[in-house]
Amino acid sequence: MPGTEDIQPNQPNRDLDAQALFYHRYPQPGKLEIRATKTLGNQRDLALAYSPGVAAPCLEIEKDASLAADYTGRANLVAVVSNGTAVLGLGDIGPLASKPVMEGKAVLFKKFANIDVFDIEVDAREIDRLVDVVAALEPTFGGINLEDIKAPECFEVEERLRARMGIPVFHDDQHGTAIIVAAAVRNALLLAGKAIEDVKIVTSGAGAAALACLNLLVSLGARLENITCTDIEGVVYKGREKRMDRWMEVYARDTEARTLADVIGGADIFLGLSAGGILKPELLEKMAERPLVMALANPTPEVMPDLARAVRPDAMICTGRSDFPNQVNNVICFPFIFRGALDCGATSINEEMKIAAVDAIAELSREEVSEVAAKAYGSETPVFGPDYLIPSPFDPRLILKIAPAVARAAEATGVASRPISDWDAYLDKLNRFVFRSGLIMKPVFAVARKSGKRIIFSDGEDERVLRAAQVLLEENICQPILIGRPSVLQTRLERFGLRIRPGKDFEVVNPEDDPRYRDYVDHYFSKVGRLGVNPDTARTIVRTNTTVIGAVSVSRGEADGLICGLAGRFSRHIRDIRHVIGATPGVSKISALSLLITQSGPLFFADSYVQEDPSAADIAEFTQLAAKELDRFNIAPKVALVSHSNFGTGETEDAIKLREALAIVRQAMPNLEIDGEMHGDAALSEELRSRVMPQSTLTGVANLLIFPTLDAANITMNVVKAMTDSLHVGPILLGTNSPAHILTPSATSRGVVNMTAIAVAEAVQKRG
Ligand SMILES: NC(=O)C1=CN([C@@H]2O[C@H](COP(=O)(O)OP(=O)(O)OC[C@H]3O[C@@H](n4cnc5c(N)ncnc54)[C@H](OP(=O)(O)O)[C@@H]3O)[C@@H](O)[C@H]2O)C=CC1
Ligand SMILES: CC(=O)C(=O)O
Ligand SMILES: [Mg+2]
Repeated sequence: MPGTEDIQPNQPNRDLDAQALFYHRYPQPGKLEIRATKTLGNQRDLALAYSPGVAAPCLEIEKDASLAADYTGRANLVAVVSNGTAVLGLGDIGPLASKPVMEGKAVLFKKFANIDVFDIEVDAREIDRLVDVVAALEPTFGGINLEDIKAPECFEVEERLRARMGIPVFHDDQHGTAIIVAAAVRNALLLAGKAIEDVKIVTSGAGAAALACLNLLVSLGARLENITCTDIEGVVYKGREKRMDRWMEVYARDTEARTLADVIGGADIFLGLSAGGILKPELLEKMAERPLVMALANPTPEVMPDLARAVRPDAMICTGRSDFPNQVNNVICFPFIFRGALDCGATSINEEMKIAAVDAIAELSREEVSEVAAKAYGSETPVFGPDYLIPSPFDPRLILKIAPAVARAAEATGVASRPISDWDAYLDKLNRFVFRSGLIMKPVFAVARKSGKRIIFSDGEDERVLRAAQVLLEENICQPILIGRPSVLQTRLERFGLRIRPGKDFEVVNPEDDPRYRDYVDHYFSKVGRLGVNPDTARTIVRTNTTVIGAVSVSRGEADGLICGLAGRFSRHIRDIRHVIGATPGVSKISALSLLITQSGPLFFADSYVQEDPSAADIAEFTQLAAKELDRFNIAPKVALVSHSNFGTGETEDAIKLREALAIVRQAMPNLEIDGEMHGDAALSEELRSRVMPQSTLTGVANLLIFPTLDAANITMNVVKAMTDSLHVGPILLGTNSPAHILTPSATSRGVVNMTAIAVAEAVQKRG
């Protein structure tokens, strides 16, 4: 995090600047490109996408304008429009120079809410011209986000466009900023024990952002007589003539005070939406107890947080930047408020929708922090308090809370032209966007939920397990049993701001002191006494190896499944699972299946973790187990045995092994759709298969790839994962006598939840 020695007002941070220039220039200029969502691979596609086929949707839309939402991308397309007259705190730098900011807003819309954006920089300073240009764009867009247009022109531009256009028009610097400021104010006042009706507010800036923030704070209870605005001319007072307009006039005070220094005494809130470095730290000394200092000018705040903190250790400090705590920036609002508005076809964004967004953001900050948000804040896990008044923009819960709240408010106030008919499906869709694992994991969670199964976690003290345990309890997926020292569990839960408590909400197995210790040693020794382990070693292992403790617990029937592996080597965990839990009767070897959730669908790989060089019989065995495992995800298996050889083009041992495995599987499961050996690309392309191996019985795209060796499977899986930015679920151990899974050390808490749900679903299937 930079300190003031790195970044001073008006002194550019040259290192960051150089990196930013490189970032914008390479590997291709700018931050955006347009991608087609439909294939255009042949003459037929051309006839559909373009002439003559395209005439059909045109004529449908001509008859019924609302069908544009069905046949074009309009309903998910927003224009980010600027004339470049108030670009961040850089001022009137013009429309062309504003383009990097507008491209940036487009990226944020896409990243945080999957909304497509065209950035539109307009060379139009005059209100009439700007309004005419934007109003004429209505056929293209589902919404208009006005950006960085200076006050007072921005007020009239927005007012007139809202009156003329039948789609949401939202000046982000006004309302996006006001919503997030209001949420931060609400939470800060809660911490300071102050009421909004009583607090004294002083602004630096009386432009677009500052006035909109004040308007919203007033509608939430702030009193006009408690508010003083200052700008480049000083205090906004009654009778002032220079640089006044009717929007500022609302806040003009009957006062003799003329400067910020004259009015900041006793202020509870400093709201800076003006320019970098204009607040002298010593002025903060005059503010009231536990003040809220919002230095929101970008890129350089009105006062750097460390300077402010040095003068006022009791202050709650916010900036607009991502490199300090409490980033009060409209990015926490605009993607999500538009998501909700577009999803219900809102014709405008009204006050009720804005208040719904304020409530959702403010409440979210007071809930425990998600793992993703914790990461966005660095190594410290934020807990609601002075340094965590509002969520990080990376908090995935923002879209889940704000968008539905906004859509509901739109419907309640009659501005939704396409009201959401199935709320469960809508929430599911948002969830899927956030957690790409959502859709495919759904059947697994459905089986797991409310089954009451007990799952034991070897890495109970790990933060990811603690976070997962809370989710598992909240979502009623299992009864977690955590192996760990109770005092450590308690301390960590408190540090991470989690609600669940050991002994009360979940059972604990304390490896240092558990009354069952002797029984566990006896049980373990009965399993490994003939595998080179003597009684003394067995005692030490049961005291120190939490995977063994978990496995013994499962083997004794005290837990229904085991989750381990966040620390230590895979080979050691699998050894312990083999020794204590063992393979299902009738299965000769345990194996592993990996699932990648790619943009184009799920793809399974076997054996990606366990058997180094399986025989044909081994491959046939894990192919059948894997194919049955796909049932758990409601996926009909299409199996390809993949090789360097395509139907006999190679005669290596591995190719022959796959051919033999195919014969065994076909005999055992005659109805399974399976073929091979074949190239990886042939497995994934029916078109290619039909050309080079027309006799193949496999149809469509294979979803389960079977490899001849561990290396081939694991290397391919990891390369595909990295190249397609896919989500890995697994490894899913196949053929264990009771559910047991070994997580990879890089697993997230979401990964822990997913693997636990799989273990629970397996336990339900095995034991009912
Ligand atoms: N964190 C966030 O989410 C957001 C931050 N901002 C930041 O707020 C600032 C203002 O943006 P916006 O309202 O859109 O722009 P406007 O141009 O509409 O308003 C700027 C205001 O700041 C005043 N001002 C400018 N320089 C000074 C100064 N040296 N001392 C005192 N007042 C000054 C202007 O006064 P005058 O008109 O008399 O020149 C005007 O009142 C920018 O720095 C911007 O980056 C804006 C939106 C969101
Ligand atoms: C954040 C933003 O919109 C601004 O600084 O203008
Ligand atoms: Mg802006």
